[in-house]
Amino acid sequence: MAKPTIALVGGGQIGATIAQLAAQRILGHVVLYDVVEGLPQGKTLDLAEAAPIVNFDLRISGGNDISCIAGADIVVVTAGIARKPGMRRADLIEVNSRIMTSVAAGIKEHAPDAIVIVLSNPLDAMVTLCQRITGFPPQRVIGMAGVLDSARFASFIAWELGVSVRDINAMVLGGHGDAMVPIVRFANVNGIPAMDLLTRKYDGDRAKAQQVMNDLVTRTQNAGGEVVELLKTGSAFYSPAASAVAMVEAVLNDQKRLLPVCALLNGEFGVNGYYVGVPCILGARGIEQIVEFDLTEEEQRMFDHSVDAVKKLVDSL
Ligand SMILES: NC(=O)C1=CN([C@@H]2O[C@H](COP(=O)(O)OP(=O)(O)OC[C@H]3O[C@@H](n4cnc5c(N)ncnc54)[C@H](O)[C@@H]3O)[C@@H](O)[C@H]2O)C=CC1
Ligand SMILES: O=C([O-])CC(=O)C(=O)O
Repeated sequence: MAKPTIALVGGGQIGATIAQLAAQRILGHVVLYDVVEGLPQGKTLDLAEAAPIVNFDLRISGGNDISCIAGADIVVVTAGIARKPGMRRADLIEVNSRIMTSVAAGIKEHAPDAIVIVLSNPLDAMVTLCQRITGFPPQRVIGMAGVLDSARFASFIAWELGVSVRDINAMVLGGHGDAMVPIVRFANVNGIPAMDLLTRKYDGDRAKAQQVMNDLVTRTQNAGGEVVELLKTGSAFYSPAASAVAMVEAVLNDQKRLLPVCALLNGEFGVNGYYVGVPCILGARGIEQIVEFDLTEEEQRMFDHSVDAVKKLVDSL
């Protein structure tokens, strides 16, 4: 059976890492597009030459003309600039809107049936722009942020509790900004509430456990910035690439995974007409269902606050 084609629009840190992960997992043929002359060709030549060692029989190619993505089944967009220390994601909106406007038109023309996963920041605004310009059904234009934010929250909980990250469930909703909403109530270790385990760790002192959890929540909200401050020249890329690949795999293998992704809401969670991170079922048709559940009063207050930040950004487009 023919393998699908994965097109990566943007061949920088994240795009190239996605190419490597996708090839190693033999998810499909890979095509890398970037505006920098020689960069996508050089990176894909290098990657293709690893095939005899890693064992993948795939077509891996790169180009500087967006027509090279023609026929792609799935397109992942990371084109754009990344922030540097002292910047907010929102500061990227002007430059990245211009880039998104051009690449989204190219995707519409050359990959009209593709499912598109957007990573470029500020994420909630860039995925909105991408959907508006392509005019694709919102089920086929999806933002990646919640998978990453949730992985970070899960990592911090695992490190604090001294357990394997594999046993943690954690979910972060809302916009991809400092007001994102880690749902503490759902954080658990193979079903055991993380707060209960934290309380035991601190000898039954629930207030101390709450304070520690609040710190994990704050660290999660600032996790992107924490990496930016350390790297100084750009932002996180290993974990964002791994997150995007999990979404690509869910779509290409029709896995029906329930993942927090950035979806266009139509009344769900009280939001109308904005892209926000919520739990969705991801499968071959893209977002196959937005999964609603009741937020507590406090969660709803935090969610609304996060959505307000998204609205401000999107309304400035
Ligand atoms: N949604 C999320 O959770 C995350 C989003 N990001 C965002 O992802 C984006 C990419 O990050 P990195 O890969 O680290 O940046 P990078 O700077 O390494 O790569 C971006 C690439 O986009 C290319 N590019 C610029 N204009 C283009 C165009 N018109 N067409 C094609 N390619 C173009 C650049 O030449 C560059 O190679 C940034 O906006 C960053 O803020 C980063 C981490 C997580
Ligand atoms: O923080 C940034 O600029 C990149 C990003 O979105 C993240 O790592 O979450």
